[in-house]
Amino acid sequence: MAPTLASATGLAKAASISSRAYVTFLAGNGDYVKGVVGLAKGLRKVKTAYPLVVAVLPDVPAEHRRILEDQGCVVREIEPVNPPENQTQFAMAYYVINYSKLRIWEFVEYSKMIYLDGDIQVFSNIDHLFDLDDGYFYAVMDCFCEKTWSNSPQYKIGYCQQCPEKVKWPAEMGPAPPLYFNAGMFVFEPCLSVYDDLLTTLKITTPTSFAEQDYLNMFFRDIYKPIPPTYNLVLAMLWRHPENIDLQITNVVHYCAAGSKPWRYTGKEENMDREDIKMLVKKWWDIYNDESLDYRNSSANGQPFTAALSEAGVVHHFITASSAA
Ligand SMILES: O=c1ccn([C@@H]2O[C@H](COP(=O)(O)OP(=O)(O)O)[C@@H](O)[C@H]2O)c(=O)[nH]1
Ligand SMILES: OC[C@H]1O[C@H](O[C@@H]2[C@@H](O)[C@H](O)[C@@H](O)[C@H](O)[C@@H]2O)[C@H](O)[C@@H](O)[C@H]1O
Ligand SMILES: [Mn+2]
Repeated sequence: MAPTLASATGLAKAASISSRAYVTFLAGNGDYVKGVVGLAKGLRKVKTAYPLVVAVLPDVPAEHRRILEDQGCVVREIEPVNPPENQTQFAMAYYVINYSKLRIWEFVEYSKMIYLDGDIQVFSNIDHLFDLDDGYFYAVMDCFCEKTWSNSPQYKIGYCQQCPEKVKWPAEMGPAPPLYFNAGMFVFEPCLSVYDDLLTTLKITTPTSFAEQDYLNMFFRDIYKPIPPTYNLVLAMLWRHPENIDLQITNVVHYCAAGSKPWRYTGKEENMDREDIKMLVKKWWDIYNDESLDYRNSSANGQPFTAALSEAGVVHHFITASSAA
């Protein structure tokens, strides 16, 4: 029977809705896979309508890929992206692998994606961010006060964009730096021409301390739109700029402060004995250990991240890599 107009409209709408997904990045055979499992379960807990794609480097073992597929993730292998030969001292030596994140611009079967680091947890539904206007790059502003920034001119003069009035940017140093985002979470549109431009421009760009984060800030500077810190709580904000943070309305937590990765947490590093940090680490573990959130137990009976989308009677199924095989 030919679909009625309503169901055809529903199909079109569901089709456009279905070309949205969350995406994260996994490298190596270490314990970051726990971060991604936690993220997958957290997204399921908040009942997102969209799947989680995991871009994995070739060094991610088959066992870890199976664990992620068993959690309903769509696992996509990507090739590494290396910056040009350089003498750069990255803020963290391992940051060099983070350039591989750039491969996600190639995922053009999706019209809009939200990238989340594997050390992020989503504690309330943020699907509405997919409805932000196209044509911009949305992310949360970072903070320059941690010693990871000690080589930067901002840090040396005590300037931070989170409190630009506290230590003003001196006129003799030229214009204040443009707004700078944390690249652990952003809303973007995959696009092959942008992807080609990203990789071509990278070849002639000297790497700097924060690797792909610096590069993305330079590349998307003209279309970057800040979104509130409730969408990516960079943990250092809790002790650096508590006046800018309200944990009660925080949707997304980014465990990027030194010693804060929940799956490695010991509480021994600076600031890690704070009550709010202990609470946030416990919240992460509560989700990670909650078997009712496992894909195999999810009430969505086989839907990786969503109860079937029923739109005008249209039920839209997301095909995971395993079921597509
Ligand atoms: O060994 C690693 C290091 C990093 N990552 C991925 O790269 C992201 C960025 O690294 P990280 O979050 O450690 O940087 P931070 O936000 O702490 O600066 C991680 O969240 C992971 O998704 C990974 O999978 N394996
Ligand atoms: O490869 C560079 C990384 O740079 C960023 O992490 C930093 C940044 O947030 C600093 O402001 C903090 O001081 C620091 O702790 C933290 O590690 C991104 O979170 C990560 O995804 C990735 O892009
Ligand atoms: Mn991170």
